Amino acid sequence: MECGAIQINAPPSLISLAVGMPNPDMFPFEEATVKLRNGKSLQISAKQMKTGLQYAPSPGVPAFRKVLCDMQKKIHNLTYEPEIFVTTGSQDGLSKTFEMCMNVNDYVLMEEPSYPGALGILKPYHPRVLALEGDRDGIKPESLRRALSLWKPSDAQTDADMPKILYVIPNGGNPTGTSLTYERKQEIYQIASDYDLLIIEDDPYYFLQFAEKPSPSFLSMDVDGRVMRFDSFSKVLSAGLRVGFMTGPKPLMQRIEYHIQVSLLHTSALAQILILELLKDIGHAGFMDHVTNVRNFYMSQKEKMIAAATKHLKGLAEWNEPTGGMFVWINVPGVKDTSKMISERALKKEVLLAPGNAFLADSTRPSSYVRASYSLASEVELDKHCGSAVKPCDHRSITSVC
Ligand SMILES: Cc1ncc(COP(=O)(O)O)c(CNc2cc3ccccc3n(O)c2=O)c1O
Repeated sequence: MECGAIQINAPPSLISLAVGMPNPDMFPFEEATVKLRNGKSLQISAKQMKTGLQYAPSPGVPAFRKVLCDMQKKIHNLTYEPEIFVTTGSQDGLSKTFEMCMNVNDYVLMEEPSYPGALGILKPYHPRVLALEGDRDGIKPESLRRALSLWKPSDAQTDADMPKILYVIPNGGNPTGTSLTYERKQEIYQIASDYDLLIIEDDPYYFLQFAEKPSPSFLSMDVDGRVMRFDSFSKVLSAGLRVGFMTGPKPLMQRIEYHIQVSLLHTSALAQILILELLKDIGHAGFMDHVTNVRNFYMSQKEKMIAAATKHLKGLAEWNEPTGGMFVWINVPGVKDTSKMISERALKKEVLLAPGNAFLADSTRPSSYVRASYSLASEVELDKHCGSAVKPCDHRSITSVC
């Protein structure tokens, strides 16, 4: 089937009396012109506006899915036509996928610390989280092997009570800022294949990898149909448009489609049309140029953040230099619970950080870490505030801060 081609066998002359769609001629919005930062303008024609304002197929606006399909094939070197659904941010696709896979008390393999948005989806299932260790190069494959050593690979072919899901943020990890090396991805993929795991590749920071050459994705190496990949336009085009897309094996995607049909019907068609018109206007090369500019911006922000941390926090705190994304994960040794330090000190100094316990599977546990995001602050603000949240208020030792 042609990439993204949607099988509609109806003749164009068909008059449908079947669907409960409103008449778009009654909508007050007719056309739109959107001014772009590059000085050009995007024209949303009356025809496109009607499409954007009308109900759309649950998997997404067909023309948009076609563009996403071509993009995915180019970026991830796919030799097949991937099944792609548009989602309302990658958060939407993640929640539907976890809801599809999880039973109460299921095991979940994931790095700890991890993204609170994923931990929040899992919470109602009371998951048995097998927390995986990571370092600046991401999850350690030996940690995954150790977690799975309670079972034999052959157990996966029985209905043994064992892990089915591996949740991974491969690039610019949230909150760690670390990225999996290609070698580790290959090793982890092989372990997932041995134990028949589904890999949930949550990759909203794919375009924010600081390495010269992006590391190939799990999707690009998937020969078993065991990768569900979640992409997002939130970090490169708009977070508020709420447009992401998921790529995965047809049998699983079919169930996700049912879920979309009975939950939100489809992601905003107008948001899809806006991004579609932009991608048609700038083309794939233009989009890649744009995401390179975005990546360079965050890399420059990272450098300012690390310079400020080195200047103010050396000896007081520890961190890995991020290899992607927009976060740095800072350990404040001797401070048992940073949530108190943040609420009692940082706020007084007008700086807000995310407490480390928010990124733990059990957030009631204290953490000596904080997550700092360097996406919004200027160089002056980073320098001004970097130390104020962590430095002791007077000559007392750091441990007396909280
Ligand atoms: C690993 C990972 N996976 C998925 C998502 C969701 O992306 P989307 O649905 O495509 O926009 C994210 C977004 N992360 C955050 C979002 C956010 C929004 C408001 C306020 C704070 C937020 N903080 O702190 C976040 O980390 C993420 O980091």
